[in-house]
Amino acid sequence: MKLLNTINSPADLKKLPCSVLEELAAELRDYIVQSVSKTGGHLSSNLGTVELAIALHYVFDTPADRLIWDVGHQSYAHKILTGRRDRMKTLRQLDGMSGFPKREESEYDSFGTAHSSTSISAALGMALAAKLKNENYTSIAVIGDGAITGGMAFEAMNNVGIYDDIKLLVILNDNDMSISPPVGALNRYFARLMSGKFYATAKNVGKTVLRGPILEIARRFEEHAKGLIAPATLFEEFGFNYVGPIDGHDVELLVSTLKNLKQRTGPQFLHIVTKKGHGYKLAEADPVLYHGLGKFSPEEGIKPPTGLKPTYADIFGNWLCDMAATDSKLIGITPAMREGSGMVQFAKDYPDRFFDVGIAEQHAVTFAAGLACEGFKPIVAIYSTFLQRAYDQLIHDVALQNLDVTFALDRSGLVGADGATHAGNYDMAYLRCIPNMVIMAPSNENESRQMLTTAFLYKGPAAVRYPRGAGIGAPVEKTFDSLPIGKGKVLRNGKNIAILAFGTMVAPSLAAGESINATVVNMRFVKPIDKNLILEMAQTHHALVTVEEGTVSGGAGSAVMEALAEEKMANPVLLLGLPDKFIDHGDVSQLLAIHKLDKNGIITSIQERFGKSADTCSIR
Ligand SMILES: Cc1ncc(C[n+]2csc(CCOP(=O)(O)OP(=O)(O)O)c2C)c(N)n1
Ligand SMILES: CC(=O)[C@@H](O)[C@H](O)COP(=O)(O)O
Ligand SMILES: [Mg+2]
Repeated sequence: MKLLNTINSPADLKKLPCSVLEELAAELRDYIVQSVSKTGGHLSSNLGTVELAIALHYVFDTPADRLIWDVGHQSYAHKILTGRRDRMKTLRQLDGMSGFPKREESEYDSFGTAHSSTSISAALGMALAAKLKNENYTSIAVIGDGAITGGMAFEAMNNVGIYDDIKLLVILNDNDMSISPPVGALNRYFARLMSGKFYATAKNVGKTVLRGPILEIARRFEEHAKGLIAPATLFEEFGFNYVGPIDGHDVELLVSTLKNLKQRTGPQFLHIVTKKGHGYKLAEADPVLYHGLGKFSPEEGIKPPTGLKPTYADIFGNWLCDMAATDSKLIGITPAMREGSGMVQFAKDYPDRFFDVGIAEQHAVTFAAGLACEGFKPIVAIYSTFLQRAYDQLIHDVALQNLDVTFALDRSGLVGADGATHAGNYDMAYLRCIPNMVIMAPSNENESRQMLTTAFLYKGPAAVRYPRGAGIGAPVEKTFDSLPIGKGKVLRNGKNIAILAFGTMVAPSLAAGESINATVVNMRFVKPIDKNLILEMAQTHHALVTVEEGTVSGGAGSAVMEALAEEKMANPVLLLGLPDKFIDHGDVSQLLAIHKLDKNGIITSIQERFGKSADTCSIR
């Protein structure tokens, strides 16, 4: 690492001659592989942006020039070059460095990202701010061929097109991959652009001479060539000056092209072509597997997991295939998360009923609504955090029309290494205020399957919110049992205190209840909440404790409070859940312990509030 070791900031990078940047890229790539192998993280995407990160920091004056990485899962090289090399060993761990750009982490992280397709909007905001402030910095958005399919990117480009005097550069990092292979007409369009060899050659001629007065000639040549041999690209129609496609792994070419673009005013669009996983054979061969991963051996690669409990996504995927076999109206929809959502087998078995709509959550939900109108039974498999994108579609297009759409809400609650941006902490709060919604939270894998069946059979919008990863290891029956809507289940009878637990919090609550002899209820439904059972608990216990893996602000515990208030019940209630703040990355078990949502934490909170002995507690 003789070059990389000398670089602690972009200023150090700028001291190097351009001729050694390729060598630096090799060192940086190796550093990323070694480092991610020890921490886990997003690998394939980061290996594809090494040359780009070097060239950007080499040519532009960051942080004065604003650099935004869309999604941000490809920003490790950028982090390393901007003084965070040593922090890579803490990547995505408790109190460690975030896996995404974060404004509070570094002045070089101009904008926090993680949910896709935001970069062009933010860059346009910054570019117009520069104009308003009379400053001359350039705002740069780096966006992938997956992320650019998101609606926001188009909204932003539509807006960009009306400004011809801003310093804005959009770089399309086209690796012909989303997490899975990319889908849609835009992807086909990129392939056509790439095959327009003559056009690219014409561009390359322009590229080599872009300086001084010759720049103008080159521009004219470019215009002439475009007019003659190729229609304007989509991006030119949007008002950009389009350059490319060029090889995104040729660092010297990137440097010279960026130098040219830096001189220009008006929206610029650079199309670069890269390979996901570039330079690490295993990731190149299987970029999907190496997209996001845990620790691994760089020499041997990822080993197939053995003897692991099935994840909730697996439970969903199995149920989906089983249910699809019994009901030809079932449709499975994913907004670009086929693997994470456990839909690989379903996609293989039922290609005509599987729809990957791209990174397009809003479209996914309204598309499902359309299918439901025509008598199909769509299931939208979506991460809790990404459903936030489609909130109005959920309300206006699905719930308001009481359409029969099932939401398989994965990654609910804490997600661990991805941190605050991806945490599914809000769904109980944001869903339960929507009329017509049914919301369930399973306490184990078998109940998850039962709830999926219940949601699917229910004639209206219903969500099953389940967590990332494996559950408690409950055996799963291959049947299609459904549950009575809005009914909880008493798991143990105790004295004085009734713990009303939701979803993942049932297991630690039960363990806590056994220690302090409290009644424990598996509430099962967040909506409709089991009011009768709540009243019964209030009448037979001094105090109620609600426990949920979600924000306490407006969450399931609040639903219990509302039920009590409606019936004028004045029992003391302790609401346990996640606090009203964003929770950073860390192991889920660490985070649950910190927020007192494990067995001991629940006991401590109850005893702090109600006294040491639950049997004889004095209710304060
Ligand atoms: C709104 C939103 N939906 C889904 C995701 C999950 N996601 C993260 S990266 C990714 C693929 C991005 O593809 P691309 O932009 O081409 O980047 P690449 O991984 O190819 O480098 C997806 C679907 C997300 N981060 N945000
Ligand atoms: C960057 C991004 O949004 C995804 O890659 C996400 O990190 C996947 O999360 P899971 O690992 O939970 O599928
Ligand atoms: Mg891509």
